[in-house]
Amino acid sequence: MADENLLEVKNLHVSVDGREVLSGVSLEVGQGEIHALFGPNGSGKTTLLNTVIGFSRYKVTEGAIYFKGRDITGATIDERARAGIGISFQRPPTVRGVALRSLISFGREGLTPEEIKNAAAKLDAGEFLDRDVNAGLSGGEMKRTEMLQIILQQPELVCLDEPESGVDLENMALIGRAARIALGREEVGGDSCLRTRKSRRGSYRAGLVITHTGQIMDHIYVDKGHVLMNGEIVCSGNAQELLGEIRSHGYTECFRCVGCDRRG
Ligand SMILES: Nc1ncnc2c1ncn2[C@@H]1O[C@H](COP(=O)(O)OP(=O)(O)OP(=O)(O)O)[C@@H](O)[C@H]1O
Repeated sequence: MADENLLEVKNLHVSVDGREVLSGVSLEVGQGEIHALFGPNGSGKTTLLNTVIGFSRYKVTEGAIYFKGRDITGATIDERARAGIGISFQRPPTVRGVALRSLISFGREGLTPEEIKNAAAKLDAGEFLDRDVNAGLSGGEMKRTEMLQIILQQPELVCLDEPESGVDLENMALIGRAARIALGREEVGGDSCLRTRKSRRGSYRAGLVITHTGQIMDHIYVDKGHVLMNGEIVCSGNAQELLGEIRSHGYTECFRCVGCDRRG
């Protein structure tokens, strides 16, 4: 694997409950790069992220996943989290009996109560810290607590599954800022460095982001996009151009995309 690749997915075939959902997906994410995943409902985007994260329900029947040059295909979800992979879920589960503050503290050694409080305040999520994880939260509130967890976990690869879903327009700015912080593009208490991406490259974390609407791309610069259809990547290229083509022509004609470097 080339040194610059943080994540390399090779010819990945994945079955869920006996059904093949991914059929030969290959993808490379370099250090500090952000990649977007597009695709119609049921095309396999969440399956790809959940397989990279390491949920045992997703069976890799062929192919391999490398992270920082190491084959992690057989690694457990805990091992992958410790290695530096984190996720913000599309529909995070409710965890009764576990306060958000405890879950966050468990996720990273050495976190101080002050750090947790400050980050929660930035995301307007302080009031949720002592409630059970996701219990009774609205869709947008859940997204804020998900982003809080990933900011404090500080993974090297940040996987975001539809960060904009269920988020109102005002809160989208908050989620966008949280995504920039999680991806190392902005400090918790500092200025955005969205426009100085090259000079800060060294501190950037990599991202794999599922988006239907592309709203999150108003807040983070995405280096590359991929279109998944029926469990395969059918097109890769400039994310903004791909999104434009999808909006204009729909997924079934996305091979016409001017930015596509596979078929274009
Ligand atoms: N546990 C499961 N058992 C059976 N089928 C599953 C399971 N999980 C996912 N699938 C199927 O795998 C396919 C891909 O699902 P996935 O959630 O990865 O799609 P997606 O591209 O993320 O869709 P969406 O945009 O709607 O979130 C779907 O047809 C889904 O029904």
